[in-house]
Amino acid sequence: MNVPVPQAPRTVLVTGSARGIGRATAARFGREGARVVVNHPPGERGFAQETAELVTAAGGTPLVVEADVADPDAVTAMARTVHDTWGSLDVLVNNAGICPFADFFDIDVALWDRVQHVNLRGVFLVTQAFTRAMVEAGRGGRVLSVSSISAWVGGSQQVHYCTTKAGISSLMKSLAIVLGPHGITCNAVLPGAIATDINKDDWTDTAKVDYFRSRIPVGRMGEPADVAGVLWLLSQPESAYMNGSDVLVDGGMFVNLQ
Ligand SMILES: NC(=O)C1=CN([C@@H]2O[C@H](COP(=O)(O)OP(=O)(O)OC[C@H]3O[C@@H](n4cnc5c(N)ncnc54)[C@H](OP(=O)(O)O)[C@@H]3O)[C@@H](O)[C@H]2O)C=CC1
Ligand SMILES: C[C@H](O)[C@@H]1OC(=O)[C@H](O)[C@@H]1O
Repeated sequence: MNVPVPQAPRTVLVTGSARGIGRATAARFGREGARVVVNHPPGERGFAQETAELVTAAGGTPLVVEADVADPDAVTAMARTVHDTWGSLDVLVNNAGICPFADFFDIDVALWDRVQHVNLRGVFLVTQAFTRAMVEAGRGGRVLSVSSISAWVGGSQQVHYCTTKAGISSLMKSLAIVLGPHGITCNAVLPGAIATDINKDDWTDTAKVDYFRSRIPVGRMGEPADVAGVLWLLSQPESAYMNGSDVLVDGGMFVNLQ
């Protein structure tokens, strides 16, 4: 089936877009005049409002919607709000995620479950809630989920986190099969070391930061815009034949063994 070229303005949802990569991605889609749903968890409206202002300044139209992606009822309510306001999505960016660094033996069930529910169940819930309407609309579209280099490697304090990132990549491969016939492609983006709040505490370890930087051939840590740009590229009509792919965005960190 020929994937229809989305007609502007496109409608885009970026989960977890109050800060970091999600904020940069929301602003990047704003630059093309998109209608951008700025999602934030309960209690973060200030940061989300700042993102909305960036989307507007870039030329887009924001809609701020509070929802904990791990909460099925909140996700259902967010879908209702978005569909009532703008109809079905053209692009879904599953970005929301947490990485509370913890030693393996310090990870209790509550922490394991929270990381699984936000990072992996959240992608499942949001994708199911929004692609149902995308299929019915018949316009095709994009599902782009932010996995991680951590899907391919481990982390001594990321035992709970890495498994969710590998799960996201796997989820996109199965959904590529389910949704491909409807012109909706599903791909995972795998950032490396990107300077955001998720790393703020961890990167106080200057030796770790120096090690990371030494592994990155382009000689710098990543910025949120480095990921936002790739997410925008993967949303374009020219990416229509990418389906079920893992797209590494790490400056060469993963391949640099020696
Ligand atoms: N930075 C990096 O080095 C890398 C990041 N990633 C992934 O990129 C994605 C974005 O992370 P990044 O921008 O770095 O981190 P940030 O912590 O800066 O941003 C994450 C955003 O997700 C939001 N969020 C957290 N939990 C929920 C939830 N339950 N429901 C809705 N939103 C939520 C946060 O909200 P709040 O403002 O309330 O905290 C925050 O705005 C994550 O999936 C992460 O795993 C992958 C590889 C590398
Ligand atoms: C949070 C980590 O520092 C960051 O995020 C990832 O997914 C990679 O594991 C990076 O180390």
